[in-house]
Amino acid sequence: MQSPIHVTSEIGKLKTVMLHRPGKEIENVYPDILHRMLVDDIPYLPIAQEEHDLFAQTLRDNGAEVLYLEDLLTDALADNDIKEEFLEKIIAESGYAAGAIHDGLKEYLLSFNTKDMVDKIIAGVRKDEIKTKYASLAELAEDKDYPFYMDPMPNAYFTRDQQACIGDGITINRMTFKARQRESLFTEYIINHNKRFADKGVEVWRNRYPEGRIEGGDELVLSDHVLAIGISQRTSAKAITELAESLFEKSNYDTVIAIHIPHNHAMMHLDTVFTMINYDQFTVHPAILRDGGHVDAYIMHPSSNGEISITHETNLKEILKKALDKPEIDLIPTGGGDPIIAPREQWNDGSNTLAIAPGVVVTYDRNYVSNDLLRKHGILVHEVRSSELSRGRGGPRCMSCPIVREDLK
Ligand SMILES: NC(=[NH2+])NCCC[C@H](N)C(=O)O
Repeated sequence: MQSPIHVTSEIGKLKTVMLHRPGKEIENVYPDILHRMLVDDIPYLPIAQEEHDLFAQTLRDNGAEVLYLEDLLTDALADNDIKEEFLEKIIAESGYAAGAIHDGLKEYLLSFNTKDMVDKIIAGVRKDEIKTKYASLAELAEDKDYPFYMDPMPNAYFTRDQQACIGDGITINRMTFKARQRESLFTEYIINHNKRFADKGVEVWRNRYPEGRIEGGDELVLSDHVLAIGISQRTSAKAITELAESLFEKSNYDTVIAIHIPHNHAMMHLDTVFTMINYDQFTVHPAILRDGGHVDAYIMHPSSNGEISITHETNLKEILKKALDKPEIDLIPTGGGDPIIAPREQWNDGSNTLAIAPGVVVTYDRNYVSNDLLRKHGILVHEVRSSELSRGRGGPRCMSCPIVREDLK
């Protein structure tokens, strides 16, 4: 059976992609919780939605089918038993496995139609929205001033991270911070219960339950047998090892290149500093390269005794040449490598380029130095508006989860 998921590169023509249109969750962010919510500012929702619609339209205009996470999840919950099971889990993962608050939340959420319920779960539930049957100690005394029973999920529009499609399968990710951990439960229900995916032979390379942390922003599909992955603030060596074991055992993948990057908020994922945009071209934030273009990379292969062999290599160009079998690699520095422009543009996702075909990319308009440089290197650049979307600290690659790409010729 042909899997409904097929992604064998970062650059093959984009055929199907999953997005989430930012909603009310954005308006449930206020200054005291910015840090907890992993954002640095509060986008102005109507403009963020407008910008997001233009982003989606750019993808459609270039031949991609755009699916929305919220619709896929709504369809996945069409059966009442599945919907109830999902509700139990999401309420438990929000901190209420049983008791008055759990019951109040469940009754409240069940009062919506399924689509509105999904939107509500993403938006968050404030304490003053529900009435509990009896007062619990938690309600009376815990976090009294905290306004939510269920936190908003303002990062849901970064659909890159909750999961990653690799080959004909997917990783459903155990995410690092509490602010995002519930998001991958959505993916689990979509894969198991949405008709497009359920019983269609989708391999789950790694699910969200083992301990090691991993996010899709770190998972870069370089080819039909090579995966690059960041060892980062969000992805641990443990998860990478487990994923490599699973891929080596069950898929065509025979090479995992784990690249160590700084562990900080500006560079939270590999795709904030390094993205593939053509057969032999990449954008790279100069801050991750030591003199002479060196990084710390660990190349993993299956070895004959069933173990994984690991070699440490540092020359990024040489690593990529070998992995992709190319005579040369063009590394295009974000912001032209200027000491101020590079970090400024990287901060607003100047390295976070989404390839929609080989040599064709979608980027934020605000990163005009990086965009001009891409054009000088022969790349076709579609710029999208970015005043509000960028405040969530993610760019076009973060905002999209490719489900199907054409194979490279
Ligand atoms: N793939 C990415 N770079 N995603 C960016 C996600 C940004 C989001 N605020 C977070 O911290 O999780």
